[in-house]
Amino acid sequence: MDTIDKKNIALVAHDYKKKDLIEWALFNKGVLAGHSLFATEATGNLVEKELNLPVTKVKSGSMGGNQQIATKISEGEIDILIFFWDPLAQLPSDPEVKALLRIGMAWNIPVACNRATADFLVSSPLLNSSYQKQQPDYKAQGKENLSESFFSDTDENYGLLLTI
Ligand SMILES: O=C(CO)COP(=O)(O)O
Repeated sequence: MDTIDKKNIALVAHDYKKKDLIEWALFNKGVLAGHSLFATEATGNLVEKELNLPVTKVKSGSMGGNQQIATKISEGEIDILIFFWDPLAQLPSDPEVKALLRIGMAWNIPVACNRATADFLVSSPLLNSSYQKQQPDYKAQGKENLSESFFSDTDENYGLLLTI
């Protein structure tokens, strides 16, 4: 049997998206069982109960759990973030939600925010194999240098950048 490269997968869902996440997770239980699961508190409790799989839980998202997951991402402890956030609700934790998504981008981990993307993600052959992600080097490229190198080019190239 092929051995799989185990990933640390964080699962987070807003209340109106928890049903969606649990349905998705149940459908993909066989795949998820081969990996290590992390979650915010209420999401994690549901995953444990419905999937009967172990979950490392942090605090509830709105009580610091979003930041805890973000910290784990920046410490290299989370490989994949599945975050079904609610696009129809304004929440007090919106700044932390944005921060978590930003950290996922900054550390170049795969982030799925809806079921379709999560489906594509779990069906990728890369999920079970070793994958060396590119690590952004923000130290070498300070923000000013970055925007200079992007925008000191001709107007034509500047226009091109805005369209990609
Ligand atoms: O609030 C959340 C995401 O912002 C999720 O937290 P819970 O999983 O504890 O509901």
